[in-house]
Amino acid sequence: MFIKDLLKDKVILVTGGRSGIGYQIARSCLLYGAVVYITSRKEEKLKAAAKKLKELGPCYAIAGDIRAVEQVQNVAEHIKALSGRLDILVNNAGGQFPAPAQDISPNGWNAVINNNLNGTWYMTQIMAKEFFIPQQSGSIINIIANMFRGFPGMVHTGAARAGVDNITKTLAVEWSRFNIRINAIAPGIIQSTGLEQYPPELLKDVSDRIPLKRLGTTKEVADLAVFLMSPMANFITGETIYIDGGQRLWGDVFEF
Ligand SMILES: CCCCCCC/C=C/C(=O)SCCNC(=O)CCNC(=O)[C@H](O)C(C)(C)COP(=O)(O)OP(=O)(O)OC[C@H]1O[C@@H](n2cnc3c(N)ncnc32)[C@H](O)[C@@H]1OP(=O)(O)O
Ligand SMILES: NC(=O)C1=CN([C@@H]2O[C@H](COP(=O)(O)OP(=O)(O)OC[C@H]3O[C@@H](n4cnc5c(N)ncnc54)[C@H](OP(=O)(O)O)[C@@H]3O)[C@@H](O)[C@H]2O)C=CC1
Repeated sequence: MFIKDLLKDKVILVTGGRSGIGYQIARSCLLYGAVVYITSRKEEKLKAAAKKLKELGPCYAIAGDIRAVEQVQNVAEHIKALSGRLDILVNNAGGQFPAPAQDISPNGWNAVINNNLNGTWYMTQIMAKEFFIPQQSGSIINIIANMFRGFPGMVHTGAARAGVDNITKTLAVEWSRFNIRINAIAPGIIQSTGLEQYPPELLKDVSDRIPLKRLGTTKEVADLAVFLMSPMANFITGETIYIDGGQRLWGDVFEF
């Protein structure tokens, strides 16, 4: 798709890189010549993913929960010790559960806000302070979700992702003085491991609600991430790109 050495020797951290979209982004980064770190909570699964990815290039696993500041700091310290720098951060880790808004417990609300808003923020701020600001250069990509028309059935994640969308715009301006670019990708419905938690009856016929009449692929999201982190996007910052087959613009919003 792109030239072979597009990301040669770039040091890249992909959160949630052990599965689905994050795994495919890590894979693509390696194919284009980068040194890749992946992080997630489940250490065994994370290590297994890194072992497979290592066949393509230098890939390291550092277990951690993005919701725990000290664990995020630990990820930064490991990267510093091994590579001495970080060029690109992909905030992909996240998730939620479908539930009617009136039934979400305070704990359930906080779990999703912590995962998708606070966790992304801790990662962003710590990696910027440890690497991007001192280096006077960096690129951040936030994977959010299609909440263009709200997110009926998942109000907690809609609120959290809207927060990250605004962080993206705010920091694009505030951190431009440090030569940091920050963009977001808002996937629609992507065929990936993440969909396994949704009831099959909900996923049935879902393609018909998408103008392009199919789900997206993890490869399509990864290609967009590679473009945004590459020099081809050097003048793009503060942007959220929807990759949803046109879903945000047409038809019913799915509802649980
Ligand atoms: C038509 C199809 C539509 C598809 C739309 C697709 C759009 C988006 C797709 C994706 O994002 S795919 C990727 C999804 N991947 C994941 O979601 C995986 C990660 N998810 C999680 O880890 C959880 O969802 C989580 C909530 C963030 C887990 O957090 P935590 O480990 O802290 O949870 P717990 O300690 O178990 O529970 C905390 C709290 O949350 C309540 N809760 C958790 N799961 C559910 C649930 N399924 N239903 C209702 N409530 C849930 C749990 O009960 C706890 O609250 P209390 O009971 O203590 O009050
Ligand atoms: N697939 C889709 O249709 C869509 C996905 N998205 C978003 O894209 C991202 C990737 O989704 P997808 O690949 O499909 O789903 P997955 O469930 O496969 O990926 C989620 C990844 O995040 C990691 N993760 C979750 N919570 C944490 C945490 N607190 N700390 C560290 N790592 C964590 C998980 O690993 P571990 O369990 O080991 O921690 C896992 O590797 C998610 O943010 C998702 O919400 C958005 C819109 C649509």
